[in-house]
Amino acid sequence: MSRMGTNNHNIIWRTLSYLSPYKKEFVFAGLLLVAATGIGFLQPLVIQEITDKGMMAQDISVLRRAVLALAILVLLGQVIEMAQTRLFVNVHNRTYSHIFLQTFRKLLGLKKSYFEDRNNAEILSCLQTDVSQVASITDRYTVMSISHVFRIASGIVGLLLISWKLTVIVLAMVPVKILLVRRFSKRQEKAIDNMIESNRDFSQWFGDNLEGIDEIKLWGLFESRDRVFREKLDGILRLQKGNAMIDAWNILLESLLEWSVTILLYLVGGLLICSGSLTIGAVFAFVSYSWYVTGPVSALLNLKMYFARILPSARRLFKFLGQETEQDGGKGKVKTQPPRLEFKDVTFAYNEKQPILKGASFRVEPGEKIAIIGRNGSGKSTILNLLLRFYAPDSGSITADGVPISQLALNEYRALFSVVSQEPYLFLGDITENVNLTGRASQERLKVALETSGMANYAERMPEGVKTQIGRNGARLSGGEKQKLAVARALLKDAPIVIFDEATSGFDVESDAYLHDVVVNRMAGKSVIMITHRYKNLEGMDRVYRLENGQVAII
Ligand SMILES: Nc1ncnc2c1ncn2[C@@H]1O[C@H](COP(=O)(O)OP(=O)(O)OP(=O)(O)O)[C@@H](O)[C@H]1O
Repeated sequence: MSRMGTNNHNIIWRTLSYLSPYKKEFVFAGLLLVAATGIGFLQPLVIQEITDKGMMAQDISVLRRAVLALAILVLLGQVIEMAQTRLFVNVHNRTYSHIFLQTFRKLLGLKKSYFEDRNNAEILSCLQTDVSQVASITDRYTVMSISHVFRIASGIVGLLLISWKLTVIVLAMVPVKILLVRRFSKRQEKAIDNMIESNRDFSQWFGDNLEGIDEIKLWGLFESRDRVFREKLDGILRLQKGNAMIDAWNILLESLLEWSVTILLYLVGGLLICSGSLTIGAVFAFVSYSWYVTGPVSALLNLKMYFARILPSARRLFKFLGQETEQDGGKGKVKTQPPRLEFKDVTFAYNEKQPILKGASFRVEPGEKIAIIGRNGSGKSTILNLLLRFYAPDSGSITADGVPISQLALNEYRALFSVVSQEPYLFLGDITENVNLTGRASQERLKVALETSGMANYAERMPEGVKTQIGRNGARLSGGEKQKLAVARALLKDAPIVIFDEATSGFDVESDAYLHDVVVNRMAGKSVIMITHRYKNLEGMDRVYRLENGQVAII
């Protein structure tokens, strides 16, 4: 078997493994199935009874009894149908939420680098498509295809009971259908693969436009964006059409095949009636049984088509689930809070061609306040990325109280830091919700944080004070207000190490001086790492480091 084939089988097995928690449900579904198959088996026999012994023999009492039996069978069949639908909707919903939760948890644990190449629209669109495609294996259609085996078996028994000659005609369709499915499923898998890739590309492009909506307006990019939109959409629609046509051809040929069988049956059946070998009722019952075989055989073989539709999404989803997550190295704990931090001979490059740190060494003693300065692009934020374990150094060591930080439990380690970045992310909601992120801080502490950061003064002037909705990523706040809010957030967290990464670049002169005073004089016992381009902010720092040519020097 080819490697591709083996891979596909692995993916199908892995997809099917999502069904394993529902053994009880499947046993119940199996019982319903047996009942439905029994009913299905009896119906043509009852119709044969109505036709031959009721209508043809003009026996009213047989007719009445048989019609009543048929009505009961139909009713029972519908009740079973309803029970099956309920069962499968439940199984489908549980599988869907299981896969989506698994994906969401994975997403939150992924490395920062994963998010650098993708935007939100693209991530959401891909995950939604893939999760719903993979969860569709629990659709009634797929699972019930198994029932077709029963139906086919009961159908064949019924056929053989009436005429083996006609049975051969019915079964002759199977190899033809196998050939058709083999041809179409390969094409369909390729078409779906192209389609999900185009959709991914489209979502990425679409999301990028929304992120850059101000630039589109300011630079008058409507026309060019409009043109690209039409091109991309045309491409997607073309692929959708191609895919729909593959489906349509499959259905058309399948229907032609089934009708050919039925027409042949009428012809040969008619001849057998004329020769007196079969009754009219028997031929009608035979035609009904033949539908038990032809339809389900098609449905069963179409499973290959069905998996061809799921495969590209399943492949992408499993690749996503296999992405590297952040390393949570261990259970180590720091001895002191704040711990002594030390970079020793650290080298690091985002890519091999451009080393950023080349043997950087520096330390932050517990309770010390240090500043790091350096030109744009010299690697200051990179140092923080390494310290916060968003990236790992290529060589050298970063330790907290002498323990390599990679050996500390990640959540506990990050809990040591309050970080205020230059462009903090603000969640949808009001000011309070954005400062009290965990929702667990008391009102008094919240008030102090808002006042100390200077945010309280600004919030007072807003329409609903601290309950004012700030919009998407703080769109209704000024740059300085956003940063103040982020400072309040960090103060409320009250972590032993506070990091300011050009955190006050948007502050006016008075606010900056005020916050600097808070940092220098009112953060006793806390370690502070400040990255700044403002020389005024270096006053009162215990030590100032300059980052140059990938190395750190004290100045
Ligand atoms: N995720 C990344 N992938 C690849 N290269 C990166 C990445 N982040 C930063 N860089 C590159 O690394 C270098 C250092 O970036 P860094 O953000 O650490 O500089 P910085 O000193 O903080 O600059 P600034 O003062 O402008 O904020 C830059 O040349 C930048 O292009």
